[in-house]
Amino acid sequence: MLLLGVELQDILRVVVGIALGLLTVYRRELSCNRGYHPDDDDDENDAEGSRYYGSLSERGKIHTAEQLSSHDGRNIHIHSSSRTGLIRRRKSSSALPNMIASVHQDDEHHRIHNATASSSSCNKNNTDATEELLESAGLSLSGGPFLYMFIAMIDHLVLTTYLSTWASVSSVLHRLKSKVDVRQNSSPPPSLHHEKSSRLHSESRRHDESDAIMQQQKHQHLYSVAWNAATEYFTSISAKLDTTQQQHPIRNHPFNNTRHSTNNIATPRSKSTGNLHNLSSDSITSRALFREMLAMANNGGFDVTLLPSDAQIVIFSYLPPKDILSFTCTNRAGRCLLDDGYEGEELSSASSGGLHYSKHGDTPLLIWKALFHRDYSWVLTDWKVGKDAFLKSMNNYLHHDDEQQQQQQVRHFPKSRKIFHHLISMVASDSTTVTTWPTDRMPEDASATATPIHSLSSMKEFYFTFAESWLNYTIAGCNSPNTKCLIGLHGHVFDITHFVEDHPGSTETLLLQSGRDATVFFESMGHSLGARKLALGMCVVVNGQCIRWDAAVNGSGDGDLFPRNNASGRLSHFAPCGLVKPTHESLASRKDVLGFLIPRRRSLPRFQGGLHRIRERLRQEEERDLHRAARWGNVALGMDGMFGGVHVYFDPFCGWRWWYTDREFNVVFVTPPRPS
Ligand code: HEM
Repeated sequence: MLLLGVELQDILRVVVGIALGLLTVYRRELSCNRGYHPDDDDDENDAEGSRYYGSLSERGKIHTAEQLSSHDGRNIHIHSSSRTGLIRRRKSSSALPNMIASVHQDDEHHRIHNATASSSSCNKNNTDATEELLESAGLSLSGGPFLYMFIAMIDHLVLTTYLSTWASVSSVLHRLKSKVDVRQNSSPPPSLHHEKSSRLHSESRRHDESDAIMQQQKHQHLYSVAWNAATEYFTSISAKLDTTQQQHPIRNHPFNNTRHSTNNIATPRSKSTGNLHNLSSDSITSRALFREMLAMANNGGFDVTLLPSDAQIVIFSYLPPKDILSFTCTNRAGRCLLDDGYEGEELSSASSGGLHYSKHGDTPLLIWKALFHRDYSWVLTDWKVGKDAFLKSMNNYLHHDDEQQQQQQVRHFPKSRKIFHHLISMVASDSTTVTTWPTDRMPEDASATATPIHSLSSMKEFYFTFAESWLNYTIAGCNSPNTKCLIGLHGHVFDITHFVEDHPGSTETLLLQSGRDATVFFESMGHSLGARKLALGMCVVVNGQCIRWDAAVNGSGDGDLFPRNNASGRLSHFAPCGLVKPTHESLASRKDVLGFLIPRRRSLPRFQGGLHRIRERLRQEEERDLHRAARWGNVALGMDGMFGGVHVYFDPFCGWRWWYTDREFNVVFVTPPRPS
């Protein structure tokens, strides 16, 4: 070690530094967890007891599970939907090429494989979760400090090794030289000898001094290394905040209808979401605003929580959800203001500096409602497929007659009625929907008495649950080449209606996977770059969370990827944290910007932002429902009764639903029977 120029003292310093760093991260993580797991005892009551509901799809038939199971009691091979989807994102390792030959068999194997694999992937998910969580909180603590520390240590090692080696080599050379000199003048006169020895003595003293100086320099270097590592890390964070270089896609605000052109830099996120580049968080406007607000919250002189409710809603609707979550973590008042599921106790006058942070009424709910309106609601109001899905939900709701379950919901989640009312009235009151909305089907005219049939604990929770489940929810059952055939890939939706027949990998293969997220299957086949380019032209909904913005911006040279051209006249603003309606021109012009929508090469599905807890909950529920659906399909339909298996999806308004394709290729939606 000494040879390498590192002393025990140095090592101790580094170890202490790392330990302190770890402690800091651990403490931040704890505070994050506290921020995101307000009430972990949310026993999920997904609505599984609805009996009957009408399908809005032309081809759709409606049966209750009980009805169907009584039709056919044969005990044949189980079919179940494969474990793909928005909710579970995992690399498939099954032998998919065999799938075409024995579709049902493999589908089931795949499901079972994934079900067993889920526990092993759990650990990884948990690791990702922490990172995800920290990242969501905007803390940028995904190992950043340690990377810098590591680089600094390497730097230190290399430099000190070089210095000490050089020093020892030069001193050895010097001593050799002096010995040679001494030998050459072996019998010098005494005066000369004395002169010589004193010169040697002074030289060796000089050497000792220079050694001491070098030692000192080494120590200083170590300090400067640590200092540089720390400053570099913090500079990188502040650089992120001050980013001013690149163009950001133009963004409109739903409240004031003004366009905000913002500049931006493409900052890759951490490894856990490697493909995800959420530039919205880095946009100057939102970042500056965010910093202002943090300063306000921290200096105590002026508090954003004291602003009028309207102003708060407007302010927060400029921010991406990630920043809002960060703000939630800053202090209790922030959390009180932004987390509508959090029943924060009032702060005492002493701890709040004389101010009473009373409950903020409906403001937190309205803030998340505004965010939902900004990021997601258009798919339910402006997009035909989404509209149909929403109407289907309302039908489910209307035909649900389990009063007990509804009462239970209200008892467990006192705010659920209000949330449901807000959601229904927001979507239903949209002009484009009203025209198609059957008046007799309006759930109690979206009045406040409408009671939800599945858990709606908070609007914030709904926001993130919708973000996770919208894809499988909206395109469920869209697997017909005659009417509509949609497929989900990497978080986006693709209309493959006119392509199915020409698919080189057979029509059946594609039909089997359509109507849901098929990323895992798509990637398992190792599609070529050409296939990925081809898919680009079929994209109908872009998920802003699952785009590589840097590829898009760098490749195209301009930020305005998807100009607003909404048919409804509504603002189709560029919403990097939500869903975007692309135009054919915008997609066609980006055909060569490879990798921004669909990764260039085989890759894991792209994650979108969101709370890990919600994702994990949905994953577990999906797994449970898949098992139940497979068992039910086996008993009720048998192997010949359906094509592909029973698929499940989460309806954000009504809970888990099932569907399958029968042998005549009609889509059948099934109300899951109540668990016994
Ligand atoms: C928009 C979606 C899709 C497009 C545009 C597409 C396009 C293509 C293309 C162009 C090929 C020829 C080989 C290549 O160039 O890679 C191909 C092959 C194939 N595709 Fe797809 N595909 C899509 C989705 C899917 C999905 C979801 C599956 C599900 C399993 C699938 C299964 C296959 C199979 C099995 C092959 C044959 C592979 C082979 O022969 O090696 N495709 N696809």
